Amino acid sequence: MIRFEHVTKRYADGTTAVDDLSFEVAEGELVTLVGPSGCGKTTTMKMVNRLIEPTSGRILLDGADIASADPVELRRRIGYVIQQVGLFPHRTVLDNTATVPHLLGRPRKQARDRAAELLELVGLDPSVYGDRYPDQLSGGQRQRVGVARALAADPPVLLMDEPFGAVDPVVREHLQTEFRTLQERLRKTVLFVTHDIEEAVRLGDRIAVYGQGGIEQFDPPATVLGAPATPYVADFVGADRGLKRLSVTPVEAGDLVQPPVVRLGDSLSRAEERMAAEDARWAVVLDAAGDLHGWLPRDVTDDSRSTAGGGTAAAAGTVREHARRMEAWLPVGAPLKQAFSTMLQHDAGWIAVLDGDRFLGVLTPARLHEALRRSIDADANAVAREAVTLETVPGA
Ligand SMILES: Nc1ncnc2c1ncn2[C@@H]1O[C@H](COP(=O)(O)OP(=O)(O)OP(=O)(O)O)[C@@H](O)[C@H]1O
Repeated sequence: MIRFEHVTKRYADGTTAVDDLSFEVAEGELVTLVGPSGCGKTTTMKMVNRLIEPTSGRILLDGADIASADPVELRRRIGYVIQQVGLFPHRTVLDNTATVPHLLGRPRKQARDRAAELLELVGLDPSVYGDRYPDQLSGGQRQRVGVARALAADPPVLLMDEPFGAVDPVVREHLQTEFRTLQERLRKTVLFVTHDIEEAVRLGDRIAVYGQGGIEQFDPPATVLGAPATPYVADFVGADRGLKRLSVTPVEAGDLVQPPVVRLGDSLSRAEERMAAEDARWAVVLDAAGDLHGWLPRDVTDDSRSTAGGGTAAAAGTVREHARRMEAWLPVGAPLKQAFSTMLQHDAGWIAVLDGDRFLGVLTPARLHEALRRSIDADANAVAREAVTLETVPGA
């Protein structure tokens, strides 16, 4: 969709901002460009909508060289979101969002209807915010208007230059999550510039890690974190990259353990048989609808035996009377980080994993650790030996 072929940009003062850059972004893919200040990310991005012209090389959009495209027509196909959103201060939020469709010749009413839809899409109720002016919004809300406005002409391509850079970390994480969800629906082709590796990891289908003037590694987040291609990348992604990996490694069905499963309405003696048969110390309890209710410890069934019978009597009552509540669950495919955080939040030694409504099994801390190891090992096997050695030698 977007293809850079040996692109170099040298500014008039001799600064080489981008040096012989070649890479490709697939249709519907979100690529984050990450790297320290001054490494050429913004220059790369602005060459795509021809705010900056390359010194040499070619950039193709859908197979056509953009150098021969009319810049105005080109920019119509490319949404652009920047940190300083650049909203018109004397126009309402709705008018700001409707500007582009209106400029494209849509009747005013239609442009405003479309703008209202887009505000809704980015989480701003148009009946509440539509008539406000930009200075009556929070920083996060202004950024949302910026995203809505960039989407207004329904461009297939979005360029985003530190769009969430000016808001506080909590709002920022919120915007990132929302944008990711939005992108899953819209499937735009996105180039997203950031200097924040966390943001790059959270959002990118692939990450381009910039060194000076060029890309040092271009891979999915899990690979960049698990197998940095060079010592520079290892250093840039940080010593805690194992922790960052939790965000990009999904819980899989194979990671789960299978404790016995009993229903609220089952008799305790039946529950005991199940646990005894599998030599388990506890069972997962589901309600009649198959939803997670909690768990049943084995010792409850021990306690409820009639001692008069010399320990041979069956446990009395039903699971319902003895089950303990535990409602921590996750959808399969959720990142390990979410699993870990759910465990902490519920102070739980395990959490249930569901596929839709179906109970799949439980994740324990030991299995979470194994899942993390599995993904690191998979990447370590894939990386060149030399890179691993360099990366693990202190001071290398
Ligand atoms: N108009 C210009 N004239 C000369 N040099 C420039 C110009 N614009 C950018 N540069 C230089 O080109 C290099 C790359 O700049 P660029 O803005 O692309 O980097 P960046 O990675 O986006 O940085 P930041 O994260 O700080 O925005 C820098 O050394 C910068 O000083």
